Amino acid sequence: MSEVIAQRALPIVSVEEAIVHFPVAQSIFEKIQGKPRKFVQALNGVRLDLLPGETLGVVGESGCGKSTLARTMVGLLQTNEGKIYFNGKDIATLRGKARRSFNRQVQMIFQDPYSSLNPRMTVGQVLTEALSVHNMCPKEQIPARIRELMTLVRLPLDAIDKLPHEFSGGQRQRIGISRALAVEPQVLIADELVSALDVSVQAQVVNLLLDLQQKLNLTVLFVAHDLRLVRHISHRVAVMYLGEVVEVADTETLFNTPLHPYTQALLRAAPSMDPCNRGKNVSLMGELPSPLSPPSGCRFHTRCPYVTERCRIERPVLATKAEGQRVACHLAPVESGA
Ligand SMILES: Nc1ncnc2c1ncn2[C@@H]1O[C@H](COP(=O)(O)OP(=O)(O)OP(=O)(O)O)[C@@H](O)[C@H]1O
Repeated sequence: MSEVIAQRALPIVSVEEAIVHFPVAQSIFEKIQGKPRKFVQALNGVRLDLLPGETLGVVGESGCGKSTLARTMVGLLQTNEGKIYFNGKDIATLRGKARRSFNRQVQMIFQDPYSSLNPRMTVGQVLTEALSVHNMCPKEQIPARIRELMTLVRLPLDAIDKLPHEFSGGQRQRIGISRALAVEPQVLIADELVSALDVSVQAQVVNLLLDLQQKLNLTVLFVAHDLRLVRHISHRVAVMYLGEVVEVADTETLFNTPLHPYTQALLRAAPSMDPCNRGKNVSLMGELPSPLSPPSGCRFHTRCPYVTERCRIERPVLATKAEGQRVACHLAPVESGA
């Protein structure tokens, strides 16, 4: 995909200032004492576009809101504030046929397909159900379409009559992908698709996704911890910190000239990204603050080596700092080697 085309294209999914808060369970004593309910601020005004035909990687430390963003984009979670647009339409307003169409066109693939596959249904039955629910093809064409899907995800045809427990983790992930593809989606949301798999199998599944993305012109949101995989598969990458997108850029720009101090630290903390840096595992300064009471101003200011008074008070907005690179930092551009 040409980066230039992608930059000009209208987004297929647009996240506009999405805020998602989860209420924290209260103890009986807290209730009796009338203590105010606390909320985990999982997404705090996220703005992000998913462009047609691109793979957008999403990275960040555990708990920064990646899965919440993925689940919100697919409509499994509702925003407290802000909107999610699919092809220009606010998904919260979609009803009836329009909602079903959105549900079909934006598919999620889960980390653990086993838990989302009925253990008593064969692969053929799982795919028949997916094809029938959305009336994807006439009944008599279903067997041929199932064989086509098996070939597409590189599973042997005898897999059709087998049950989920008869497959390895990588094969089950392929079944999950085939089920998502059965309904001919425009968008795939892959949340930690391969993190539970062995490294050798991870590469196979990621390469399959890469091939499918190109062959079917899919738009993919790829949420992962592994920066090497994200770099391998993504056209652009968004970096999240404590419920906010702090930097988004074309993949090579982000990995070669990261501008946000958090992105810089995240990349340095992954020694295998840079052969010269191997073994020097530079960890991020300090602890990740609690999402129950995140820092004021820039949420990264408590761990940032360049912090100023302004950072403690004023929240930086995600602004264009270089071509194809948006950064939420008062001080950016900061030298990437700094
Ligand atoms: N259903 C929920 N109820 C309460 N809090 C939640 C819920 N889901 C997520 N959270 C909290 O929201 C914050 C963001 O979680 P999320 O799972 O989106 O992060 P993540 O970046 O995907 O983490 P990980 O990489 O570990 O999966 C975390 O503090 C998490 O504990």
